[in-house]
Amino acid sequence: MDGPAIRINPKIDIGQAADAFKRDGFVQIDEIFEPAVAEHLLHLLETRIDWDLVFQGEDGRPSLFNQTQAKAAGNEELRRRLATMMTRAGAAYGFLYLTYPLITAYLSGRDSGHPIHRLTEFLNDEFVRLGVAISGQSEIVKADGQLTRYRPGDFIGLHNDIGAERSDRLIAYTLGLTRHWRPDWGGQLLFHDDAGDVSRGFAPRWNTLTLFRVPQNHSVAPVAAYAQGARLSVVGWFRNAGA
Ligand SMILES: O=C(O)CCC(=O)C(=O)O
Ligand SMILES: [Fe+2]
Repeated sequence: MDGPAIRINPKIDIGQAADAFKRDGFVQIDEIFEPAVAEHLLHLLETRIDWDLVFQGEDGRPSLFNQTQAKAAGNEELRRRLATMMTRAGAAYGFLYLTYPLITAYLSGRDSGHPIHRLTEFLNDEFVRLGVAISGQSEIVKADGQLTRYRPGDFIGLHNDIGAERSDRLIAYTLGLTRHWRPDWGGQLLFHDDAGDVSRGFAPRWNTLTLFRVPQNHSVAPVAAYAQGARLSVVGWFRNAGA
């Protein structure tokens, strides 16, 4: 069973979302999918995904370990690399979570025939059109995407999604698929102001689309050691055609 067709909930008010986004550079839309679609995606994320471990590598780029590679590296080696990443995270920047890279998987033939590939197709079809409709930015031509799963301790440090480089990232999106979350379990998407305060913070949510203009300073707060359940989402950026 492949599940229902993945499409945006026809009931959402795109005009209202567009007004909010143009005003604030930010918008959240609840019930972005019809319930059966959200349930289907959650089921896939909970039961059908072989997650990779990703963290900031020594070269500053993401270090990705699939389950076979993690086993081959061994606990000792992984622990050592994670410890140096944590030092870098404190001094500069770091991140740690589980991921499934949708576009790379799709293009490389990983998990051929897997129903998750229909999400990837949706992202570069109806979802891109939604991004254009809400933002009014017709230069958006594609969306990348990864599934993410945060366990206790997982986090992303302070960053702005662009850094100093030229970037084709225009708008960040997250599709929240966390059904149940307690406010003290961490994992909030936090926006930070120049005084170091949190200007806005958003708990992991169920069936909610969040869009925000980049660059903006943000982080994902570490998930509490005692959190029960995982923070699940699909995240990526709407992009222009690039150089
Ligand atoms: O998961 C989120 O809420 C945001 C993720 C994020 O900031 C990123 O991947 O750059
Ligand atoms: Fe980010």
